Amino acid sequence: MLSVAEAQARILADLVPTGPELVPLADSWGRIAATDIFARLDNPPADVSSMDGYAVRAADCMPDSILSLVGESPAGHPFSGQVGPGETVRIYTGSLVPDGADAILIQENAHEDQKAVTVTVPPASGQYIRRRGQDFAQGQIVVPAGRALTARDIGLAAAANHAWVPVHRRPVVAILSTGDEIALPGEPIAPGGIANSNTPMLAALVRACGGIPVMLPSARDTTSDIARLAQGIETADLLLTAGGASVGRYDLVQQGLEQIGLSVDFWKIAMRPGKPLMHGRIGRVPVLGLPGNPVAALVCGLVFALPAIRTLAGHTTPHLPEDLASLGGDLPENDRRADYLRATLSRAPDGGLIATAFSRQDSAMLHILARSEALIMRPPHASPARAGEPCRIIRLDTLSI
Ligand SMILES: Nc1nc2c(c(=O)[nH]1)N[C@H]1C(S)=C(S)[C@@H](COP(=O)(O)OP(=O)(O)OC[C@H]3O[C@@H](n4cnc5c(N)ncnc54)[C@H](O)[C@@H]3O)O[C@H]1N2
Ligand code: MOO
Repeated sequence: MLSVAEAQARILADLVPTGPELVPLADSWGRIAATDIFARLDNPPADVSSMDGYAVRAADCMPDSILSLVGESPAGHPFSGQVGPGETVRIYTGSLVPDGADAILIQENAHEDQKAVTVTVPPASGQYIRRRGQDFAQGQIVVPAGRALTARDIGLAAAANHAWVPVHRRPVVAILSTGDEIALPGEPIAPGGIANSNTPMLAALVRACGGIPVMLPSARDTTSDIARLAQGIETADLLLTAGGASVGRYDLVQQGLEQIGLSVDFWKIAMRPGKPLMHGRIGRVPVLGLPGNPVAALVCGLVFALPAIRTLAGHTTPHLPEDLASLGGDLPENDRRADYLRATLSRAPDGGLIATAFSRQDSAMLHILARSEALIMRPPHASPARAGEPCRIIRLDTLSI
């Protein structure tokens, strides 16, 4: 069985990010920049005042100096003349500093009367002047390719005079749940049936990764139904299946998809939950076969589908970040499968995180999954661990997944 890291590497190996599309800047939150975005101008565009007051020549300003007020430079209406010796121009925050001036005398440090401005506290040369281009210069990269645009990036790109930005097209991810027992949530459920939790849960995961989920109708446990429902998959960027991945007589996802050209890259990995994970391709479309147990489907979704979708979406750092915590309870020795234990988080007196595994780790228990704040990662063959020892975790409380 493959290790988690080998499986991740093979899944990501030949994924190609989607191509670019232009979107209005105001709609670009969370989208991934498809190219470097360059400043189209200097910011500030010229030397400007950072305070309300008077543009002066610092050398003219001593306590009680009297300057002659020769004009005004409101923001957006630059003063066209020069500030000559002994002269000053009224100025405001964001106004262009007129030629000749080299400092701003803030109005709290001056007294104006009948076109005469008396200095009370002189400014230093250069004081309260924001220099042209001190924020960014024309031609400078303001948003690098591969960055998920934040509100701050959008503000920056707007200041750099962009109305449209090139971003990666959202990857289309088809989701196919399988199983005769699966019913649409809200529908009457036949004896032995179960509501389909995987499809809406995986659709939400796809959205959280920046993709567009396409929820296919659930397939019956026959190869022909699985093949029928996955037809047309060539228009998607990724196919996620859930269920039918294991070894039972009715676990037919591979055989069904082989009818429409699936070639399997690997099947089964050393991980709990998630042992029967499958990876392959139908034509150019990558396929991830997730286990049907909903916890296994979601954990494999986080560990494998999330980085795959993020890579397709153009992210340059596709994996979920890992954190360190200390164990809130003892853990037994691990077997050969990497374990992802559902856990709660609390804070130690020193502020550090404490991760405490739930006593029940059944991969069908969605309520525990929904209440989990972290996954404790236990490597294969880990020795028994004591409360207080360090452990690696994936935080779920900071994700909206
Ligand atoms: N003899 C063995 N049996 C099993 C093994 C094994 O190695 N040898 N592996 C186990 C592991 S690990 C997992 S995980 C499951 C995965 O099985 P499948 O992927 O084939 O999933 P199903 O059998 O179709 O379903 C499992 C379970 O999950 C429920 N399910 C399925 N789809 C949904 C859905 N969309 N929404 C809600 N619940 C769903 C299904 O009813 C079953 O209860 O295999 C073990 N068996
Ligand atoms: O390892 Mo299976 O993925 O839950 O029970």
